[in-house]
Amino acid sequence: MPLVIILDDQVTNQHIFAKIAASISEDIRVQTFGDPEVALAWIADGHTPDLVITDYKMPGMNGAAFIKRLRMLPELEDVPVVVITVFEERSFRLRALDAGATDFLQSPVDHQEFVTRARNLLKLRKQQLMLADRAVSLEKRLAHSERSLEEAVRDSSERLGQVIDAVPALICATDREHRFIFMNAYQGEVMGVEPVEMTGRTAEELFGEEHGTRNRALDRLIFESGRAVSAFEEEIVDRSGRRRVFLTTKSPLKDSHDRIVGVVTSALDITERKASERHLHYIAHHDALTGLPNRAMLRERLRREVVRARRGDRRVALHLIDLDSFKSVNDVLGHSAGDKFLVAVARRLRPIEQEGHMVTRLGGDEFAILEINATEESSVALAERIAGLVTEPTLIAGQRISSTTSIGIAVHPADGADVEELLRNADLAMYAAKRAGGNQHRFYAAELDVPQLGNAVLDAELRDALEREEFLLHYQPQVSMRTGEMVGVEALIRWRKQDGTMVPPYGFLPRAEENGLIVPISDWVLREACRQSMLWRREGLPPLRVGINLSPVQFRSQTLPAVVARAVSESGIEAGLLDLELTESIMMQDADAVAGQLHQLRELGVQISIDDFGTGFSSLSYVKRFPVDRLKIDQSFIRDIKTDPSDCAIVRAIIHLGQTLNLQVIAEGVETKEQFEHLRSEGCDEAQGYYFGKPMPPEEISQLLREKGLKLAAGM
Ligand SMILES: Nc1nc2c(ncn2[C@@H]2O[C@H](COP(=O)(O)O[C@H]3[C@@H](O)[C@H](n4cnc5c(=O)[nH]c(N)nc54)O[C@@H]3COP(=O)(O)O)[C@@H](O)[C@H]2O)c(=O)[nH]1
Repeated sequence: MPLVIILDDQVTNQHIFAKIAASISEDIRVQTFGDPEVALAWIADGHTPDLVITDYKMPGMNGAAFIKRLRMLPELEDVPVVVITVFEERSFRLRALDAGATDFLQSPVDHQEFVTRARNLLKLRKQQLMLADRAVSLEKRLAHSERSLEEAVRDSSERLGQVIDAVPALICATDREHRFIFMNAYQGEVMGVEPVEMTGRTAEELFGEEHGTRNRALDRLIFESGRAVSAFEEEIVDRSGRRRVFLTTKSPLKDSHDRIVGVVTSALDITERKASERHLHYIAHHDALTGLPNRAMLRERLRREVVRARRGDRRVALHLIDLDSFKSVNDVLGHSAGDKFLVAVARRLRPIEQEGHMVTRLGGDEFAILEINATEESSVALAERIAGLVTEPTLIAGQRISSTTSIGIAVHPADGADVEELLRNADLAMYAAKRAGGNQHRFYAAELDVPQLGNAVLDAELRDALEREEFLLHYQPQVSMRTGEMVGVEALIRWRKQDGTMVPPYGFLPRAEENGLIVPISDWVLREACRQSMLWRREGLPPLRVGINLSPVQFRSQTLPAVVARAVSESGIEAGLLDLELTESIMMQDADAVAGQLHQLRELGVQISIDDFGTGFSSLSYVKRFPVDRLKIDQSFIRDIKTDPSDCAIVRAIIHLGQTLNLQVIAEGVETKEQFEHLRSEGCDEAQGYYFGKPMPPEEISQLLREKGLKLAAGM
């Protein structure tokens, strides 16, 4: 409700002006005063008028003085003031205006003019008040929004700080002088520093020279290029001294003018990830049983060595090692013992690694050694050392187990330009060593490189060979040490293929053992040897003992005694001339069953020899328990009998064992007169070997006997 104040010392005027003012609008409030002091006091008491209408000429205080005092009161500087006066001079009006008057009304007052001017001034006042109100509210809102903005900025940077602190990554920023300007709590915790203490210090001061120098160099790169450096892995030592792996990213820190003022570094801890990667890599590159590197790792290393060797200053030799007796160990003692044996072999070979070579297991009983900086002499020495290490017996499941080895050696660059070729050629050399009887090493040679038969093809060919009678027997003389006379022969199978190639036993017997064809093949050998023995007798030659090799598979069917009995009766051969050769592994596979069959065979009158004696499990209890006539000393002990004291001692012990148990002892692989003389002086009964004759066709045996008689060597 607008408030109008009327000030006039004349009461009549007060009434007139009040009445006119009341007619301005219905809601007008009018307050009249006769004394300016009273009016000022009332106003100062908190009554703010919207329009003041004052007489100019008043006793004690004129209109100008009143207005001046009025204007000094709070919130009264803009209230419109109309001065009613009879004066028209300019100086008077100027004084009034100077004091703060808004308008003038000439006395006597025109009613209409009074109302019109008053209404306009009240309107103006109303607008004034509205504007003032709006300004205040705007000011308030502005103040409020400024405060909110400040709070929001403060809140969000606080929250951002909390987030950065909580991120499980090292986050920090450094300035152009490489001094820290920020570091998150996580980094402080990992590195063992209080984030607030690090401000202004360098990485060298906080984390050492190495860490500092590396960071400084990278930061310099960012300042120079203006670009982030790509993520890199780095090792950082944490507060506990543990080395941890981080994936670090560095990028420029820019100010509002896009100038680079520092570097932001963030690093994610990937220690666990690296550890599991390493573990996976280990599993993929190592053999689970022995812990040795596997074929994949051998390929990798071989590839690297081949690249290095291309410079021409080094040769690398790949030794492929196959355990000759492993199949027997598995067959006879079971897979668990087989595994233990493989672990023992790996342990034996491990020391070779310390000389910079690589020892690996390729699978099954196949090991490989990569010899770095090889010479021909060093390769031979290493192959002999490997053979020696593996041959040493190991005690497994109460048995002394050992195996000879067949080792194939391929040398880079001569035998192969790349990994595949080297592996293939070492394999060929290894099979050549096996075909030649095992227990030896062979270097790769181009002539070994004939096409190999796959199993399926070989199976079919073997079946055809049986039908087409492509197998034949060669016979190797056995000589009495006492008389120097031939006392027997060993029948050794050969396969002459249709194209004329002669395949030695190691080229097909291992497969025949696997596919079961060994049974019909062995039956044929038995019948053929008996038939030949009778032929020699019919030719008038003296009776010769015929040695026949038996396979472990033949004992499984329990029909061996019957098969032998039939062969003896069908051929008419004297049973006592038949000498069945068994390996120690056969005797151990199912000792009771084998013993039973051997006793039945013994009852038929055939002789029984233990072949390759000394190489297998050499359990003396078997020698005592089974009905055995003869021990055949393995040729591996004869080869170095003149130079190797332990071979010499083993041979002497076997001969002594034979004498004690009243068994014949025959030495295999006698190649020289010295070996022959030595064995004779040790008391060995018989010998077999190239010194007396290689395995030969039956006609040559006839011819030999006809030309030379029985005497093949000098008797005692
Ligand atoms: N189950 C059957 N196994 C058989 C039969 N025929 C042979 N074989 C087994 O094959 C092995 C290899 O025989 P082979 O290649 O014939 O080698 C024999 C001889 O040639 C060789 N030998 C003989 N004397 C010497 C010598 O002075 N030096 C030298 N380096 N090698 C020589 O030894 C082999 C005879 O060994 P062994 O049988 O242990 O007496 C052969 O070992 C048989 O196991 C078969 O019909 N059935």
